[in-house]
Amino acid sequence: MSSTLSDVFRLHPIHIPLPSLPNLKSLPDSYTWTAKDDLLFSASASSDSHESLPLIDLSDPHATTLVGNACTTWGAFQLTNHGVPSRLLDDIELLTGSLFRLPFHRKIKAARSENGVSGYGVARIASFFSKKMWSEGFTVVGSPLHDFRKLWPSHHLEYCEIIEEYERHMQKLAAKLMWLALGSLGVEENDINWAGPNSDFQGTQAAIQLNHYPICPEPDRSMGLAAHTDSTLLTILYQNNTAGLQVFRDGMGWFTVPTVPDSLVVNVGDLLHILTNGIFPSVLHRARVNHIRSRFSMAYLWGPPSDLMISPLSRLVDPLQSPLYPSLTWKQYLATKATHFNQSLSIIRNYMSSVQIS
Ligand SMILES: C=C1C[C@]23C[C@@]1(O)CC[C@H]2[C@@]12CCC[C@@](C)(C(=O)O1)[C@H]2[C@@H]3C(=O)O
Ligand SMILES: O=C(O)CCC(=O)C(=O)O
Ligand SMILES: [Fe+2]
Repeated sequence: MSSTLSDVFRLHPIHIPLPSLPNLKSLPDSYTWTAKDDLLFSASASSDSHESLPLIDLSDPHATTLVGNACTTWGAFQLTNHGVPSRLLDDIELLTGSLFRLPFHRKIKAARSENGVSGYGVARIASFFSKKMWSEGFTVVGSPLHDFRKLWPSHHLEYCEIIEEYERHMQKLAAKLMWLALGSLGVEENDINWAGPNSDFQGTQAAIQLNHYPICPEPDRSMGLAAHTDSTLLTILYQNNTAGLQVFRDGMGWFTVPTVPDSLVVNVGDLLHILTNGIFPSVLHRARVNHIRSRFSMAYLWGPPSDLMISPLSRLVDPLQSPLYPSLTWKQYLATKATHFNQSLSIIRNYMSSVQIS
């Protein structure tokens, strides 16, 4: 599994400088963002908006409808009563804190290589922006054993166990959410043959992205993680008790996602947008920083087997129309994203209409 997702980046090497977060009282120009660097930089939702990201209790008898509505309108929601043990959320947060608190010379022992996927570094999207982001990250794809041994020579096994347990719970939750979300559209288990004999999506793949946003001297002029959609089916995010995640609603602007103890944020990713033939939007989101407390987030980025062809579900395509998107694999989509970033969906959609015209 790890080799296949990593293959994508072997073919798309990018040079991203490692984080060098300055310990300063004011923000250097290289970290100062304006609307020139990101068109939506200042598009905050009006403070009198009565809308907020849906908060869904997974044990609610109407969970299917609630999840379906949230995916159709926001492309995201917050989730409680999800069944992931609170102790495990504490453990993954402790692991993340312990990793980023290591001195820089230790962290770079596990630096992500230019054409690799796992390890320590800035987010891959950094290469699309001229300004630097106020964050550092660590990506886990496949076993973290090799990297963790370099970070914690005597404690790596405990940390590997936490990652494994976290992955197990997240995979199970992702599969459950996938059926709820698609079930709300009338999709049935036999519509997705790659869900496996038990319909539990065994064989799917994932990356875990750990993010750290240190205290920042001028948060209003800086950016923790720039606006992006995830290239996934679903992303499940745990944020510590410091807010910073914002989600975008077209025509409304940015909404800050409040911290709710033990809750998880679920994002629709680009592949679920494709699978639903555009019915669920993939949510544009970003992370802001603050000058009081540092922030950690832990994202589980879930996708299909990387060589499996994904195409809009025929049940969701109007029989009189063509699908909006062509079939493609996760690997192919990640390669498109590595070149075209936030334009990727419109590029493959336009490709589809040009093929239909010719
Ligand atoms: C599976 C993946 C999604 C991701 C690229 C990756 O191969 C591993 C890291 C992921 C991540 C996490 C932070 C935000 C993001 C946009 C990035 O730069 O790296 C996502 C990528 C994605 O969803 O496209
Ligand atoms: O830190 C956050 O809240 C967002 C992280 C994120 O979007 C990601 O890792 O893909
Ligand atoms: Fe994201």
